Amino acid sequence: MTSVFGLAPEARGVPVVPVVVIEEAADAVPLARALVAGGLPLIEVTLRTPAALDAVRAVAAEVPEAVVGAGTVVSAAGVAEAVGAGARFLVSPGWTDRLLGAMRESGVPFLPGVSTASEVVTLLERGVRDMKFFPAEAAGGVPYLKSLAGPLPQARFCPTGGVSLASAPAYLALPNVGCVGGTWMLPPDALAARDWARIEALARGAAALRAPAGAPVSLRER
Ligand SMILES: O=C(O)C(=O)C[C@H](O)[C@H](O)COP(=O)(O)O
Repeated sequence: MTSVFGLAPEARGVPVVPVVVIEEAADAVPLARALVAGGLPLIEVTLRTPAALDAVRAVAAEVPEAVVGAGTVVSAAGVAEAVGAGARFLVSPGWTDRLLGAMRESGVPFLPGVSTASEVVTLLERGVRDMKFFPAEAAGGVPYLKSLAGPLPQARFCPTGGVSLASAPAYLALPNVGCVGGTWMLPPDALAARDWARIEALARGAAALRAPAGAPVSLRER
């Protein structure tokens, strides 16, 4: 099965997935270029705004160095729209069997969101090992993931939700963490001011975080 954490020769390991909420599709390309220049080629554009699909399309077409994916994918229709726009991976805050089926059929790597041990066990039962842990800080943070690593070492997580530059290293040091996701390198005021230089600098700080203790995030080419 294609996996976000699956190793492949062409894969690019990164410790951090920036989570983008974009209001203006025209900002997507300069924003993606700033993130790539700062060392964050994986970019998750959340399907929360009317501009999101156009943003995915623009980055897919104009920023070949970026690997653009879609976040906040909560329906089968969202899966189809995201992949149609060029999303190369899919992330959801939670999952259902219907959504999981659509993500599987999409042919691109995906991270369904979980926040409890039972959800992890259920996904493992479905043959899925790579998951987003959401909302990471609110759902128990590092101690919770550390506790899951004992009984469920086969599950691999991308903790997202409330993660910061300060808290990311503790997550990345866990054996069951392959990356962290977050918005801290995209402050709303920097986005509003189109301050791409500041975003690039913040991305550079995120990219400099130590590689995860678990296998790094990587993406098979489609
Ligand atoms: O809905 C989704 O699919 C998401 O990806 C939600 C995001 O993970 C969080 O919104 C991250 O936001 P921060 O807490 O600011 O880091």
